[in-house]
Amino acid sequence: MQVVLETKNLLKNYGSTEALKNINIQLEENRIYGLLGRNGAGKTTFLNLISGSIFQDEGDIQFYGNQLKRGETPKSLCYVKEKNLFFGGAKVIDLLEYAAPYYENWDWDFANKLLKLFELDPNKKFRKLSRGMESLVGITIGLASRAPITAFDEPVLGLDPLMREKFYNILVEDFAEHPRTIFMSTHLIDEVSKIVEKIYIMESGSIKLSDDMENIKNKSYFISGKNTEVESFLQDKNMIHRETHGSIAIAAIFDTLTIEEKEKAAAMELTVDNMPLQKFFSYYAIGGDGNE
Ligand SMILES: Nc1ncnc2c1ncn2[C@@H]1O[C@H](COP(=O)(O)OP(=O)(O)OP(=O)(O)O)[C@@H](O)[C@H]1O
Repeated sequence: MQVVLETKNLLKNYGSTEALKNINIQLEENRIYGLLGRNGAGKTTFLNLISGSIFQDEGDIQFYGNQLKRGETPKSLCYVKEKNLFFGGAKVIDLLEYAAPYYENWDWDFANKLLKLFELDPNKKFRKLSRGMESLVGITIGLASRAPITAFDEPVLGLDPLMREKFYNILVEDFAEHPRTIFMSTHLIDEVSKIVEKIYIMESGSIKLSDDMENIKNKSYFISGKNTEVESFLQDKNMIHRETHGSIAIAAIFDTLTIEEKEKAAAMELTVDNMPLQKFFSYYAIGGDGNE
């Protein structure tokens, strides 16, 4: 598989804030990636760097093996920012007309179809749009660009569940017909788990985990039962969360469980359940109570 984007030891400071510490990421062609992390983890900084919007203090960014130089905008990338404050007075259609010439594969038929599907009035002023509608304009540009690499920063911000579902469905359908690399920052791991093949989890400016979604699904378990039994069963397992309720314990693990181990758990009267991915993300990246 061809590597379309690679970063090597990327480092960015804002004064004394170490926004990115040593980021090594490799994106291959025609795959969909998720970038997860809590607020302030460094996701937007990373996306701003690869799009040439800001410049790194150290490290390299390469598109198709060619180094991105200072001040250069990568031609193969469409970057949809979380918020665009510069175009308040422009109409929706003006924004599309402004964006279109930048992208070789831009598809106007598809762009117009998306406006209809997302119920966006092309003549409405950007400043008069709701937060969700702003996101939909960004999504329309990102999808209609058909850029070889499309990076979305929190694309579904402000969208209701139905619109989010619509976006994911359209993305998957269009990706099947026009494969390309999609890189999407999000907080909603459960929602994207069906479409994203690989995820990166960022924490405090570093990549804490990079793994295929399938592996994560296959390694995320809840083990519950008698406190002493849970403790003995989990001795050599990677436990990421634990709660006790009287004599009962519930532990969350991120580790493989063989068939024999699952049988052993059953013999010890322990219950093994798959863990919802949002819980995994909360426990693994946040160390919280899974409510994010
Ligand atoms: N222009 C800036 N000046 C100073 N500090 C900044 C600037 N931009 C970001 N930071 C800091 O860099 C760190 C990373 O911020 P960044 O916006 O990249 O995080 P994020 O993961 O995108 O967060 P969120 O999910 O809230 O959008 C934070 O500590 C933030 O306060």
